[in-house]
Amino acid sequence: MRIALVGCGAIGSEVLQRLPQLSGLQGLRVDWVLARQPRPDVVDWLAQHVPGAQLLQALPEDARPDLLVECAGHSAIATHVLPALRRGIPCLVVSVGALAAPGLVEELADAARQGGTRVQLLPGAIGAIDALAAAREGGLAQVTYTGTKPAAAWKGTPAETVCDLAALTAPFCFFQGSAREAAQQYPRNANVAATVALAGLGLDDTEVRLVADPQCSENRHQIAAQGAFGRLSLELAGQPLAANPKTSALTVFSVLRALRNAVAPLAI
Ligand SMILES: NC(=O)C1=CN([C@@H]2O[C@H](COP(=O)(O)OP(=O)(O)OC[C@H]3O[C@@H](n4cnc5c(N)ncnc54)[C@H](O)[C@@H]3O)[C@@H](O)[C@H]2O)C=CC1
Ligand SMILES: O=C([O-])CC(=O)C(=O)O
Repeated sequence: MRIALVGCGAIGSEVLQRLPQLSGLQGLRVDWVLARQPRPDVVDWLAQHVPGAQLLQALPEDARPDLLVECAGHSAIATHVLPALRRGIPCLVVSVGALAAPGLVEELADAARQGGTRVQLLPGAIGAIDALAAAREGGLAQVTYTGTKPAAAWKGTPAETVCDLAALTAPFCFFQGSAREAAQQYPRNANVAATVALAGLGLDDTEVRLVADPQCSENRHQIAAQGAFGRLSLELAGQPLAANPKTSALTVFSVLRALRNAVAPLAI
């Protein structure tokens, strides 16, 4: 299986580093890494760690990867995922929050249909997406998601206009609204909100709270759902990645799991 990886930041580089742990599942290899104006240190790092991969800004016309894995950012859906789907290349997506842009869900589905392929939205930093999506089949009454991160993880986001992050002494909820608003306003911090919404009650009917906590050192995700199936309550405390404290390590493992499932004789 020949893979094109989009994005070589905190998630992409960690996936590349850990990929050899899947190599028992023969033939899984990254042949293309697509990055925006890669820094010289990224070029050197790739030459050292993944010598067989071509580092490019776009997939060449004649390239035929078996799978494209997006772990770059919201803009990569338009620049890489949609064109790949239209060419018939199946895609895995971690920047699920991008789907909060009006019309993008339909555009992705149309592109996949046109290429006769599929796009899979990965759970990333969150769990229980399988249970939520199954519960939706029976009818959901309410789904709420609360995302709590260390205050510093909200630097450079609109949270800074609501509170002084450095001065917080207790957890502070700076956002309350729909999953669509959360994902659009916090593109690097609220992909999980969109994932929970797309699996459950939808982007406009999923209630989201975003919290900055000066005392916590983990990325905490809480889901509360109820419906015909019963009740679900999940709390997940994810370790942030050293290279990007906005991102939980589980996101990397979610990509690795999807790659394993793509080639393993038994998928779970
Ligand atoms: N679903 C989930 O649970 C999560 C999803 N994410 C998503 O994953 C993305 C990447 O996260 P990190 O690796 O931590 O971020 P990062 O900032 O460390 O790395 C992103 C890399 O992708 C590159 N990039 C951005 N847009 C690109 C494009 N259009 N084409 C090619 N390269 C592009 C950047 O230059 C950077 O090198 C986040 O922006 C977020 O959208 C992040 C955490 C959790
Ligand atoms: O990695 C996380 O904990 C979640 C995250 O950033 C997101 O939802 O975008």
